[in-house]
Amino acid sequence: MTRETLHFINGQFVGGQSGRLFDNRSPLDNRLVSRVHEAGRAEVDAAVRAARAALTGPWGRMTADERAQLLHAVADEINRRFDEFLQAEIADTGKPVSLASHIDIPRGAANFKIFADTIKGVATEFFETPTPDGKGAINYALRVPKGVVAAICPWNLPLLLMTWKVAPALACGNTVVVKPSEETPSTATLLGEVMNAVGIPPGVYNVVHGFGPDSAGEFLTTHPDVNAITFTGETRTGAAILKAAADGIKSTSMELGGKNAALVFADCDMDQAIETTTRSAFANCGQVCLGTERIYVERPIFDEFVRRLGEAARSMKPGRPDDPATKIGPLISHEHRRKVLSYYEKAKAEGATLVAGGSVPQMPGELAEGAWIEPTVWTGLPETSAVVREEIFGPCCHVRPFDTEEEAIRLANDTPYGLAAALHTTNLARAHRVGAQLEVGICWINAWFLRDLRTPFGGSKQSGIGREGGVHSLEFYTELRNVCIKL
Ligand SMILES: NC(=O)C1=CN([C@@H]2O[C@H](COP(=O)(O)OP(=O)(O)OC[C@H]3O[C@@H](n4cnc5c(N)ncnc54)[C@H](O)[C@@H]3O)[C@@H](O)[C@H]2O)C=CC1
Ligand SMILES: O=C(O)/C=C/C=C(\O)C(=O)O
Repeated sequence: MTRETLHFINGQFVGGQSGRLFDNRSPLDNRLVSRVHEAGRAEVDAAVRAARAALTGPWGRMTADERAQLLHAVADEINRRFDEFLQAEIADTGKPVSLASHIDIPRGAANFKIFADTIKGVATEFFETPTPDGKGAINYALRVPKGVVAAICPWNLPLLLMTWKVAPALACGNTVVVKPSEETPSTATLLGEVMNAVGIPPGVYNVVHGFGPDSAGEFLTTHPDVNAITFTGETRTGAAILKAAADGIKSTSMELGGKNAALVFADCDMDQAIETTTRSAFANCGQVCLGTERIYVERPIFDEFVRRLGEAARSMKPGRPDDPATKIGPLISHEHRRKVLSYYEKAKAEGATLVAGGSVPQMPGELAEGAWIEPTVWTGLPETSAVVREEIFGPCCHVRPFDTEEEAIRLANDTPYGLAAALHTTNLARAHRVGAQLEVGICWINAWFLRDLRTPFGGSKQSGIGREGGVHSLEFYTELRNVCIKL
């Protein structure tokens, strides 16, 4: 029998009043994973009401230490049910076990631990204030939760990016309503079971399923009783949500798209640069907002770099998630593959030199129905090409030579986006000098996706507003309330 994916509202798994369901299909072979209940205004309203009520229930009376203990229990329970989370994530996304078991699920648990620990160590500001009578006053600032937080989540790293929002929101004492991507509803729903098992009070964590416009996403972001919205996804969607938030004067945190550059200098460790760039361009089938889609290589090593990156791309074997030989999974959906392939067509039409890939691989048996695509490397396109300027979000990159450091910096910064960059050089002075001039939220030197969860994370320019991570998340998920006591 086909499984149904339900909403999780006020501690209970419930269907929708509208009776509308949509298909959740595996991108591996297009088989039906589950039928998902779509939330209308009534379910979103019920979820927001439950979240609002929970703020003044047992959850609202807990100390930060008590909340932290519960969040540690959530992390432990995710780890105990690791395989269920892994299978749910793989069913929705088709990503290789090697990837999901090293990144997606462990980070899902780690996100709860880091924010549980962060919240316990937060100091508050305090001022002694002179007054005319000489007795003075003291001022101190309390950090209070913002209230009901709406978390609008993407499909590329579903558990990882959802818990990156939920964990700090809960650590700070808020309640949440999560809207997972319509492509990946499973792990957010499974997390509801974990919340109940460890004793998170009903209404603190809620999940509603559906789409964006005229569906759960829009109903949630326009809901008058939502206090804050955290979003990860495409820049255009971020703009639509910002407009909705403006009407309700809601605070927002926006983690948006990127068109990230890698700069490879002739003095780099070539083996390391190839290994790292292969990951940054092709990991998760290129569906990482931090991924590299533009590579600039210093001219003396350009030919060797292109040849070796092409070999690496061709060696990325697609296949079943549990096959240890599998190096790359499918794209998230056929619709997304149509988008990525339209860029493959544009590159061809504009006369790019195809170094590797460029089309759809032949897959055996039922895998032929999946959203597979070849990792692709191009050279020879002008910087004005849509392929070089727009976020593709697929396993592809364009490589171009440069001659001077200044030119490399100019090329890297010539984009409306500003999320991440990677520099490859063994010259420490150059790494500092160039790294400081790149207009991005995060710059890796001889690395990529090396994450310390205490550091500020977010984008500049059209890649986002705000920073999350460690104490920076607390800035978004709490409000400062000043108390002034006349002595
Ligand atoms: N992390 C990132 O930077 C990501 C970027 N993308 C980019 O976005 C493109 C489109 O993928 P989508 O999943 O459609 O991304 P999206 O940005 O449209 O959707 C992300 C989330 O926002 C919701 N949403 C969409 N429109 C909304 C609205 N008006 N109000 C409230 N919620 C809304 C969606 O249902 C989903 O949960 C991809 O091809 C890729 O280029 C997609 C996912 C993640
Ligand atoms: O928080 C992280 O470590 C990863 C973030 C990745 C994204 O935000 C993304 O791919 O959208």
